[in-house]
Amino acid sequence: MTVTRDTSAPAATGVYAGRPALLEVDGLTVRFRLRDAVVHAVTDLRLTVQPGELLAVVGESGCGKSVLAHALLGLLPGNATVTGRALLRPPGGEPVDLVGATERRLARTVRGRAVGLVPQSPATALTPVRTGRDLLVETLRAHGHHRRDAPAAAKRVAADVGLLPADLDRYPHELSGGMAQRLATALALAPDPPLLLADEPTTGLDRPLVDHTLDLLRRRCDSGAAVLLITHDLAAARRVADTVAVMYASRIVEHRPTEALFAAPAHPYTAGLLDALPDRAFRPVPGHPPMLTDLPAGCAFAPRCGRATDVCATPPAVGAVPGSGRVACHHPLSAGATA
Ligand SMILES: Nc1ncnc2c1ncn2[C@@H]1O[C@H](COP(=O)(O)OP(=O)(O)OP(=O)(O)O)[C@@H](O)[C@H]1O
Ligand code: NI
Repeated sequence: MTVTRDTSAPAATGVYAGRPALLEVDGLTVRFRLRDAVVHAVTDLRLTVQPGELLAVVGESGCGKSVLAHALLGLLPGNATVTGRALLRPPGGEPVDLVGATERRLARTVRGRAVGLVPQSPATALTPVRTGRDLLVETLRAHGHHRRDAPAAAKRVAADVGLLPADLDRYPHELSGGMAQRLATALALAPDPPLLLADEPTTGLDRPLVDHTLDLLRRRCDSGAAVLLITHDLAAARRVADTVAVMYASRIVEHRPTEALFAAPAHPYTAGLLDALPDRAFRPVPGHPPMLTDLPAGCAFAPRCGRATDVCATPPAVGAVPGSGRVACHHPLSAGATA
């Protein structure tokens, strides 16, 4: 298909057109210094999230999804270098560049307030010496709930994620993986953050609870909040996301409205991910992703790509898919075609 050079807003078209973005990420890049190598974890990332939008970030293990979330919250370890910009416009508050902000500002106004995080491994993130109820009540009180109302509010938030009142009396080590996951989601949702980063929030849940959690996130968006949902589950993304960003080897390679992406993927990697679904060809993407310490100069997917030619040894520009988002590929698929 014809792809034109695009420097305008990404997939946010249609209902989102013209509204100021809640989050505007531009050129976000994360490098980790190791003793004898540099990990290219996130590269030149651009995306926007509008109020009310559910953006799913998908891609194979190790492509940089969690590092992206941690970079936005200033949670990366000391060997990380973060560059670029991530402008957050919290409703009723001052805009803040999450990359340039001081630790004090992030701690006081961003983490847990303007931006909630459901961490990928909740069991290790939960304070071991407090029951679920203590943790929830403390979180609610820290965010303005009165001592008298907090216990009832804690029960409500717990019920929202499918926890029983009795579950709240357990300590984190007494919770199953799925229960810890739901408690972490309840803790992130309790302060009602305008933006939620949910990193694999359905891990360890059985199918009905997966759908319950996804629908809960969807409803948050329908009432005006925004969610960045990190998932390897494409069916989940399809069920609830407005837009999908596909990451490959630290970059977003395709960013489109959900319907359009599932109907007609533009990047051969996206087409490969869709072909791997059990209800499609059930054929895994051949080969393995490259080492992030040793990325090729051109398209990182080229060694696994059936459409690659000599030109793929040079980096592909990000182009507009007519009417529906962006793709970074020298040989994007035509609308409706499969790989
Ligand atoms: N502190 C660190 N030091 C060095 N490399 C790191 C560090 N943290 C993460 N990485 C590397 O950054 C890359 C991206 O990791 P990330 O956790 O974001 O992957 P992911 O897409 O979330 O994968 P998964 O689906 O398995 O959770 C990986 O190669 C990982 O090894
Ligand atoms: Ni991760």
